[in-house]
Amino acid sequence: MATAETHYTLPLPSFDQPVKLLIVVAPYYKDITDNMVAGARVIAASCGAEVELIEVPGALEVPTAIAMAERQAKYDGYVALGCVIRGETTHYDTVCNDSSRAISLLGLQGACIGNGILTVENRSQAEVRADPAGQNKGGGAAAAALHLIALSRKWAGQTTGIGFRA
Ligand SMILES: Nc1c(NC[C@H](O)[C@H](O)[C@H](O)CO)[nH]c(=O)[nH]c1=O
Ligand SMILES: CC(=O)[C@@H](O)COP(=O)(O)O
Repeated sequence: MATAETHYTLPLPSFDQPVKLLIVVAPYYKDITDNMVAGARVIAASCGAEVELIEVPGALEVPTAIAMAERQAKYDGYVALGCVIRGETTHYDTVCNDSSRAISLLGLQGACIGNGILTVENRSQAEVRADPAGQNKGGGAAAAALHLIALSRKWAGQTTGIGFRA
């Protein structure tokens, strides 16, 4: 049985320049992803980040939407949210592996992305991970994006305020 505690222990970064986050969510299981969006919004707000949200059909479309948004050069970072629950065929593996691989590749190309796409065996596993009062994976994905934005600015010579040791 999964425990409800979250695993995010890094102090959230603070910013002295505005931050604009885009949440890209695949509401394939909308009740699950709504909880993750809520968790992500709380974390974003705690760092003073402005948030926009777009929806795509499924997890496979999330990285494509992020790549399209990155070409707009409007956002500092992205929160990828979704829920993939194993079905009867191997399609689960394709959806999980291809969405996560594409997101990782976008990150290696410089996009600041927190990946909150759940890949689970059943709905109850998803529920505890999506719950903001549980494992809060949506909040964790937002925190990850914010940390990468802060790191990017730190190394680009912009100050980010406290939250990072020299
Ligand atoms: N089975 C799940 C999917 N499948 C749909 C794909 O993500 C994609 O939208 C489709 O193959 C068309 O390209 N998506 C989820 O987000 N979650 C699932 O459990
Ligand atoms: C996890 C999925 O990809 C979802 O579409 C379930 O598909 P299936 O039951 O056909 O494996």
